[in-house]
Amino acid sequence: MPKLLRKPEKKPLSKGVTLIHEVKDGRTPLEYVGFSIVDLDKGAVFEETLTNQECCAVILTGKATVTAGEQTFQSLGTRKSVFEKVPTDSVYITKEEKYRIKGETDTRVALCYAPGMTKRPNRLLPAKDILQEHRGIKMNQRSVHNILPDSLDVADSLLVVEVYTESGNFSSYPPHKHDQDNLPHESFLEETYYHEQDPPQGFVFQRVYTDDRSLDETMTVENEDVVLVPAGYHPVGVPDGYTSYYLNVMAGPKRTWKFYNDPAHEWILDREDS
Ligand SMILES: O=C[C@H](O)[C@@H](O)[C@H](O)CC(=O)O
Repeated sequence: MPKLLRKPEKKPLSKGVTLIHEVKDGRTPLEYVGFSIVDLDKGAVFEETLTNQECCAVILTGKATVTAGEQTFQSLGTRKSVFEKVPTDSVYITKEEKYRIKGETDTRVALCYAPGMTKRPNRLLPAKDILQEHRGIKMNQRSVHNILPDSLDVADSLLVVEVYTESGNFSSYPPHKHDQDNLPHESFLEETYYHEQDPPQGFVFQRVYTDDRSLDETMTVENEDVVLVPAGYHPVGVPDGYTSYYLNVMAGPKRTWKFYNDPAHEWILDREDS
């Protein structure tokens, strides 16, 4: 098993609460980013008290009510499948906060963690406010929902984005990296990818590699897999016939997304659309 690939598990946490992924504490080479996927049956409750981390709870599918501190955000969520391709609701939860999530329906929630340095207001990030964008040309096209971009001064460290890549296209391409704390040229951000494919028997190819090839893993990534990106370029290729979804969590010493393209492949940006 490639060391950067994590397969889904089904670990019961409590009645109606199942842990699908838990990438944090001793189970990861990452120092800034933590990531979990939790499934809630209708009526089930997941609760946690954060310590020195902030959290963005993304209602991936289904509907849920999130209570964070004194605030309650009722009936969040906009889709039964991520492949409805509509933005969803999320909640930013500050460090040292107790929060609970109750499934109003069967629900899948992504819990995105990063270092929290200051007490900030908990905040709903509603689907209606999500900045959507289309990137790329030719076979490099993808659509992006910016859930928690660096332009939104809501968090200390967290950046969260979801990306759709259609059949036969590449994303996170031309290959780029953000593994040097060298602003204004490049920022250092660790990253996780939570992948889904439609139809679900699909797979994508993801390579994670560094300039010196000291890290160079090419992975076959299946539905619900997670890929860790501690460093290096990290392009994704989607076979014909399938649609790729992934949710990215990024964090590092500075909350700025400034990537650096692999010079060997940057020329593709100079092509004319046709
Ligand atoms: O660094 C960010 C991640 O690699 C993706 O979110 C990537 O930017 C998606 C894309 O632009 O293709």
